[in-house]
Amino acid sequence: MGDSSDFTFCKVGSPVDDDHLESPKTIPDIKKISLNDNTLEGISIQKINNSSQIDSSSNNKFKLKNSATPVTVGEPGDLVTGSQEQKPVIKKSTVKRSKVPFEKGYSQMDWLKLTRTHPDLAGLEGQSNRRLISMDEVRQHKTEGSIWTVLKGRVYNISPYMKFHPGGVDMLMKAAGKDCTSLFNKYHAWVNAEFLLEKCLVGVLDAS
Ligand code: HEM
Repeated sequence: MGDSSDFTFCKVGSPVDDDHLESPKTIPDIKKISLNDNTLEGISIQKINNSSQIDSSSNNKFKLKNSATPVTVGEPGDLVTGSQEQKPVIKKSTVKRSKVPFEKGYSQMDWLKLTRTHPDLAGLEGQSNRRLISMDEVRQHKTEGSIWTVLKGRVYNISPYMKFHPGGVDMLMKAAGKDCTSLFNKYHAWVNAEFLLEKCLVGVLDAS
């Protein structure tokens, strides 16, 4: 444990006599602090009568005092406008996204547990998952038990994931026997499918 490379523990210097500790003079009185800037943690706040103040009295939400229409900050979807130069550019997504409530036992956590315990989710039966697979072969797998899709050049058997898919079975069925990369990116480019479907990998798409 004396190893200095162990970052779990850090030295805090030699022990001091606590009775002689004074609060450092450099720490300002917090009551005297006022916000002069028009930004709060990256969110711009419009100044009203040049005297905007932040009131945190109600439910830990911040409110602008002296504002005709109080604005709360800190909840998803809140938009607080800023000065002319700092107007945020908001692009509305044109994709209709709706999450399907999962059946008991089919949450993403349940899926992760299954990927760790099931011996052969891809249905490889001993075959290598580095095999080159043609699009023709992918097209032949679109029914129960063996539903294949191509995502970013990899071929997956998504059959076991069907009931776990947060977007629903019907949505995921659109990927059956096809290359679903563009659909996937349209709905949720941020989803880490390489990780989620790691154990469902059947092979690599033969692009030739
Ligand atoms: C093939 C691999 C796919 C995987 C691993 C996957 C995974 C996921 C995950 C993890 C979510 C939750 C995202 C979130 O909470 O932000 C989700 C949601 C969703 N997915 Fe997929 N997906 C796949 C393919 C697709 C395809 C091909 C479609 C469309 C045809 C689709 C449509 C949706 C929709 C509509 C949602 C609900 C979005 C929402 O409101 O959160 N997914 N998917």
